[in-house]
Amino acid sequence: MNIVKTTDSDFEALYRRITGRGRVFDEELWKVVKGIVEDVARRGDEALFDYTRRFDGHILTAQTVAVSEGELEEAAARVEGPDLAILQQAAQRIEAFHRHQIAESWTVSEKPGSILGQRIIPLERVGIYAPGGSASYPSTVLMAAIPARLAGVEELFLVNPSRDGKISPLIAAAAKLCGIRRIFKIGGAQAVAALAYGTEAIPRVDKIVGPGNAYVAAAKKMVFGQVSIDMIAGPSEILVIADSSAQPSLVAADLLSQAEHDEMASAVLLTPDDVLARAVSAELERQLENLPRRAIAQRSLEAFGAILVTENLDEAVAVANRFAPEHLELMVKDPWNLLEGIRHAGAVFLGSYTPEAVGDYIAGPNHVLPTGGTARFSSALGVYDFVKRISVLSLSREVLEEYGPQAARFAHLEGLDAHGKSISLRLAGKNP
Ligand SMILES: NC(=O)c1ccc[n+]([C@@H]2O[C@H](COP(=O)([O-])OP(=O)(O)OC[C@H]3O[C@@H](n4cnc5c(N)ncnc54)[C@H](O)[C@@H]3O)[C@@H](O)[C@H]2O)c1
Ligand SMILES: N[C@H](CO)Cc1c[nH]c[nH+]1
Ligand SMILES: [Zn+2]
Repeated sequence: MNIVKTTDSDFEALYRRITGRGRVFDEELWKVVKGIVEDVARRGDEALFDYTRRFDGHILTAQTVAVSEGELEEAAARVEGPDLAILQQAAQRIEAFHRHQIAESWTVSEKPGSILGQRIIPLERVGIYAPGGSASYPSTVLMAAIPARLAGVEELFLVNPSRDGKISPLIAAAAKLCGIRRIFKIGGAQAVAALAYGTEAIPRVDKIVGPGNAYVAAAKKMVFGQVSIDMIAGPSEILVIADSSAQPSLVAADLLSQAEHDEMASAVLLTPDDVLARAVSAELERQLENLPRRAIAQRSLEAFGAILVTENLDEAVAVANRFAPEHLELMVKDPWNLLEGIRHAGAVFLGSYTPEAVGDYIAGPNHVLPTGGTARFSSALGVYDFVKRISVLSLSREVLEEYGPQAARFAHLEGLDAHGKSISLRLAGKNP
């Protein structure tokens, strides 16, 4: 892979190419996705099944689009005991972590006669997108459904594209573990549109969560407003900050672990050590040779990979914050010290024994994370994404006597006299 110094004249162009990828804002992609979304909104199942035939290569009908109880049981039963145990362990760890995120409703009484508060209410109907184009993601089913259940969501729907019209055994087992019984064999922008607008076969939901490729990410952005979405969780990214204490083979392995997701994935190394930079570049070539998904990883590295040599670690942190990567690994002597300077990242992995991949599956924190620089303002999927908040106000006459005149005057200043009257009539003891 090319090694570029951050002081080189081509650094800014490379930075723009990597951060501008994802094609969520690409005009061509937007046009394609808009066409699909509008067509599904208009023609419902008919359009949904047309696009499924075109992009996923199988034929669906109103009778076969949903996974039946029998299909679910039969597929899940094909998962071997030890593999099921791994899903269960992952589920336990994910649940233990996310329990800390549960927020309680609260009220506060600042003075007698005043009660103010906030009620935390679970969303009613949520659609989970578990990707399934070039790889299958049962881990995503756990990452999305477990916090949703902890939040109290009752109606959970799962969409997952299938190549041959059959649900994958691991997806079925993960769904069963989370108590999801309504699963649809659809994916891509058409699945997002179906969940957003509802079709004859697919229920309309209140929120769509979960990651996907550029088509899925663009469709979620497009339907936002019709439904809520969690974030833009598009093609995976990793950025590693490493110093001379890091082992080149481990740095390369971690970069490849995300590059293999998608040709649109991005893997970047930042290091002040140009000896390490060269060693990692050689390791990438060597390790690529033996990867089953070599073609994908190689294309991703060529298009959106980089080894960047910085002046020092402080500059590496500053550049990492500009990237705002989905995953940030700190493979340096004192990672906790570096963490202090990190403002923008979906998740941070400290030290040589915390490979990103352990977080993808089993450590506990969520692997559904913001991409494309959106970690500047978005966070990991969590229990908080599955609730909304309702404000609660209750005042006595005495408290209204104290606040009312100021509120009525404020209303007058805004030129909204009916507002003021609704207050003053109460204070005058008259009914409006
Ligand atoms: N950010 C995160 O939290 C996170 C987590 C897990 C996975 N991911 C990412 O999810 C993605 C999964 O991608 P995937 O492709 O394997 O599965 P996917 O389910 O996201 O996409 C597959 C669907 O894409 C649609 N599609 C493919 N080519 C198309 C075309 N030319 N026109 C219109 N639609 C088309 C098809 O409908 C297909 O069903 C990867 O990019 C991976 O990096 C991200
Ligand atoms: N790294 C992905 C998030 O970008 C999550 C994942 C699931 N399975 C493997 N990886
Ligand atoms: Zn991964």
